[in-house]
Amino acid sequence: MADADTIIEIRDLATVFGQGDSAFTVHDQLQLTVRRGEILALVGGSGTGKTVLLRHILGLTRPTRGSVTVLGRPAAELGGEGASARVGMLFQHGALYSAFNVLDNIAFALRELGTLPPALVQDVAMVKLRLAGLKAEHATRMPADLSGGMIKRVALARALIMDPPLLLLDEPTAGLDPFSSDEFCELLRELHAALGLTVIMVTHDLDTLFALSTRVAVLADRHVITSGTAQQVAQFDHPFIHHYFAGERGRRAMAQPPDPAAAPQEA
Ligand SMILES: Nc1ncnc2c1ncn2[C@@H]1O[C@H](COP(=O)(O)OP(=O)(O)OP(=O)(O)O)[C@@H](O)[C@H]1O
Repeated sequence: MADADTIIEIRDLATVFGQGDSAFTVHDQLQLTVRRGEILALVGGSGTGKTVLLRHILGLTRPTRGSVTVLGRPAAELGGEGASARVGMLFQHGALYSAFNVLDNIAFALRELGTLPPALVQDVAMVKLRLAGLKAEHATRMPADLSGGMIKRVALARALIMDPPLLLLDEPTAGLDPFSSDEFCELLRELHAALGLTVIMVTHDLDTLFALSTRVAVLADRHVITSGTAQQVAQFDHPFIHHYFAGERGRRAMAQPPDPAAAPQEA
């Protein structure tokens, strides 16, 4: 039963594309609950339906069967105006508008809403730009002149423009070099704590998974086969999990000591 701390509740979800002989089942009997303050990493092999699941949560697509409840309301009601006040989405490649400068990209959803005077929209966008670790002088740059790490920061500022309590991240560190990736994880961790966000991220990257997630849910065989801490999930007996956590990077990530910043502080 959902309570006030349940941010997302997915019950008996099925997603079937096509019909008849060409019907293709992506999800079947999928259950998932996400609670306030979690950073849930959604992992699974290619084509297991992670992106489709994010799209259901955003209300962009509807499942064939079952329910997706986000912040107490059916996800389908999220689409359209005001959606970005409830859920922020960071797309894999940033998806910035190439014809708009940084500040106009960040301000986009708030400006479209038309409820604030333009000068105030600019001010709010500037606050988000700083929040994402960018400088005032970056405001007038065009997307083509930004590094990969800066594009992610602009996209993050844009996702947070309306102060949504829920943030969805699709491969947040994909395409970044290890240093930029670490920096971006650190920023996400700080913002999660400072803004009290609930985060769901799709990631293939083990370092990102270990650096950020408070829980991992594994998508395989059309549903969530297990969830728990990365260490708990790694013990689950399934070919995908063996493959995912195997190898040098997996062992290195598993051997990392817990992040001291995540531990409770003594008074
Ligand atoms: N609109 C659609 N119509 C038909 N099939 C679709 C549609 N959207 C997604 N699919 C199929 O659903 C399956 C799951 O796609 P999805 O993009 O969610 O996978 P994923 O887990 O995100 O994969 P990856 O890790 O490779 O990005 C794929 O086989 C994809 O081709």
